[in-house]
Amino acid sequence: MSTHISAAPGQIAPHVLMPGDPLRARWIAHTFLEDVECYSEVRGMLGFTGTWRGERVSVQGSGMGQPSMAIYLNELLREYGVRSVVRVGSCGALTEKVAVRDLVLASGACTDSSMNRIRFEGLDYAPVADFGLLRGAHDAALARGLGDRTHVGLIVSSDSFYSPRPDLTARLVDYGVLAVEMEASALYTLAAEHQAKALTVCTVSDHVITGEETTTQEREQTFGDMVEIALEAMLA
Ligand SMILES: O=P(O)(O)O[C@H]1O[C@H](CO)[C@@H](O)[C@H]1O
Ligand SMILES: O=c1cc[nH]c(=O)[nH]1
Repeated sequence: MSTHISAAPGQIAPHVLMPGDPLRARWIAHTFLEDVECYSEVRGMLGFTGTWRGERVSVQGSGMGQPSMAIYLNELLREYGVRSVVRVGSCGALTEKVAVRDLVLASGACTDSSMNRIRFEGLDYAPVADFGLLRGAHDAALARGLGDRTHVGLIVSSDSFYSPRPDLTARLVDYGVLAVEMEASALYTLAAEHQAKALTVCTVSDHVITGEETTTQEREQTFGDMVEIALEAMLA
């Protein structure tokens, strides 16, 4: 048992999927895994372990934002021996090159958070994905015929869902940033600190330019392509 996760030692697999939404974690576990057990319900941030094609894998909700992600990820890495993590999240498209329901494989994550500014005392660390996971996810997307709908590139992990400075987000788009979410920068940084592997795979849930959006039920229960791509990248 760690401070925020009530799993016993050995109950969490070395490979973990992390959606922000704990109810998406429950849907993933019961839809894609076999022999599922729930190992934690602390604060409603559900965690499950099961098997996929015979391999043990866990699914742990991260909550929203980098501070919440960092709490669960620190405990997974420090206290449960987790070695690879794929975030399976939703994101907002920032450019017309990307459409709602497209997939974004985040090769790196910019951020407006102060977490890494404090960690690196003002140096600009570049949080990046594990190349093997990224390549595996891209291969899996191509094999499923999703090449036209899959984008590899930069995202921004923002502390603000309701941005007070959309002008600054637009500047990032000028430098190639595709989409916005809220956790990948902390995931990549902490994984690097612990010599673990990490990737973020997102499904576009809404479009910041066109205003198109998906429903709560769709965000929770229909983003299955990214889950299968993440499982194949991590375990196949
Ligand atoms: O759908 P999840 O994985 O939670 O990801 C996105 O959705 C939340 C905001 O609605 C933030 O956590 C953001 O990163
Ligand atoms: O952080 C997020 C996630 C989904 N959509 C957004 O616009 N922002």
